[in-house]
Amino acid sequence: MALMPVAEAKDRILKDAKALPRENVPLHHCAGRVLAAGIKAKRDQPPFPASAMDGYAVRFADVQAVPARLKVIGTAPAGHGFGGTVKAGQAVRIFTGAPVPEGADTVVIQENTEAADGQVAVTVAAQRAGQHIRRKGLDFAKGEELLPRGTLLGAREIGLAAAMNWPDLPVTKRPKVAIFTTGDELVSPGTTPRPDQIVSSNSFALSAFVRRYGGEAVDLGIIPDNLKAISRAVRKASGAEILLTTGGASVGDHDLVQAALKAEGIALDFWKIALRPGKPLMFARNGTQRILGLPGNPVSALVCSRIFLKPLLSALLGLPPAEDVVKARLGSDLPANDQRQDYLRATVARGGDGSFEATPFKLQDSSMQRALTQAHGLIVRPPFAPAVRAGDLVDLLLLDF
Ligand SMILES: Nc1nc2c(c(=O)[nH]1)N[C@H]1C(S)=C(S)[C@@H](COP(=O)(O)OP(=O)(O)OC[C@H]3O[C@@H](n4cnc5c(N)ncnc54)[C@H](O)[C@@H]3O)O[C@H]1N2
Ligand code: MOO
Repeated sequence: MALMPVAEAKDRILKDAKALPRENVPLHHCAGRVLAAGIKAKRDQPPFPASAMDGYAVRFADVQAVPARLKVIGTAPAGHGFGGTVKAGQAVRIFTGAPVPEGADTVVIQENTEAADGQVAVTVAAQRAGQHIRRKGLDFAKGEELLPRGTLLGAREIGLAAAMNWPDLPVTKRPKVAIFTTGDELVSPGTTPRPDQIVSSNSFALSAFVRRYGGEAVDLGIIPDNLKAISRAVRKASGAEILLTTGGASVGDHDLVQAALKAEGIALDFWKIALRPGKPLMFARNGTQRILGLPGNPVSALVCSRIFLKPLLSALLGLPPAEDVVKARLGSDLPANDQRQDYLRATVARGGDGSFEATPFKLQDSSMQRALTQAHGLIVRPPFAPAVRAGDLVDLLLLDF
C-alpha cells in the first residue's frame, strides 16, 4: 500500500467535521469552551454617565476660573445615585463608579479641591467639559455583538460576557474521546511490571492532550493483545465522537486493532502515512465516529495527535482552523529527507529580534519521551526536502501541550 501524504490524510480525517450541538454552561465553567452562537450585550456599559474619579460633580462653567467656591448639595457613592440636580454654584461629592447627577457635566478630582463647612473650593481649573466622566455606553451598547460564534472563552471573554449580563453561555459540547491502549507488555503506572513488561503511558498523555484541546477524555484502560478483548473495547467506545487506540497499528503478528475493527464490520479509510514518526497510523469511520489507530510508540502517538487530532477537536468545537506553522532558522545542518514528511523534535531559542532558531535533537527515536518533553517545537521537513544548512529557514510547529 502506498504511503498517503500527510495533507491528504488530514483532509480525510477532517472531512465533514463540523461543530457539535450546543449546551448552556454557567460562566464559572466556561473557561476553555467555545461559543456556539454570537453573544449580544443585554445592556449598555456603563449604563449611565459615570464618574471615573473620586471628587466633585460640577458644572464646567463654574470651574473655568479658580479658585471657585461651590456649595456641596449631596453625596453620590457608587451604587447610590444622587437624585437631585446640580445648579450653578453647586457641587455633589462623588465617588468612582457613581452616576453623575443631572446638571453636572464635569468631575474635578478631590486632589484639586479644598472642602470646608459644606463648601468646596476648586483650586485647579477643569480642562474641558466632560472631564473624568465615562459616557453612557462608552465600553459597549445594548444589542452589540461583542463575542462572535467560535470564540474560545478565556478570562477576558468570560469577564466581558458577565458584564454583558449573561449568567451562562451557549457553548459547543465537548467532543467525547474514548481511549484505549493495547499490548500484553503494558501495566498501569504504580504497579510492578514483570521483567518483560513496561509501564503504559500513552492513555495518560492522550487524555491530557484531549482535555488540553477541549475534548472530554474517557480512558477505557489497557486491553490485552486479544482480538475479542479489542473488539469488546471498540464496542464500548461506540458513544464517543472519536475513538483513539494506541499500539497494534503496525504489521506484527500481535498488531490486532485492524483485525478487531474488521470483525466489528468497520472498514479502514486509510492506513500508513508518509510521516515520521507515525507511519502506521490508521483511520476508520464507524457511522459518525472517527477512529484514529495511533502507533504505540509514545512520541508517534503524540505527534500524530498534534497533527491530526488537534485540528479535528477544533473543528468539532467550531473553532476556526489555525495556521500555526512559523518560520525558524536552523541551529544545525540537516541531510536531505526521504519520502516521509519528518517532524523533528527541536529546542527553540528566540533571537533578540524575536525570530526563532530551532535546533533538532541528534536522536529522534520515537520511543524517547524525555526528548519530547525537552523539545519546544517540531521542525517540519517535507518529503524529499533537500539538505539544509545551519541558518537556513525551515517550518516549525511550536508545542504547547
Ligand atoms: N516490520 C515493521 N515493523 C514496524 C514498522 C513497519 O513499518 N514495519 N513500523 C514501526 C513504526 S514506524 C512504529 S511507530 C511502530 C508502531 O507499532 P504499533 O502501533 O503496532 O505499536 P506496538 O508495536 O504495539 O508498540 C510500539 C512500541 O510502543 C510501545 N507502547 C505501546 N503502547 C504503549 C503505551 N500505552 N505506553 C507506552 N508505550 C507503549 C510498545 O511497547 C512498543 O515499544 O511499529 C514499528 N514496527
Ligand atoms: O514512524 Mo514510527 O511512528 O517511527 O515511530
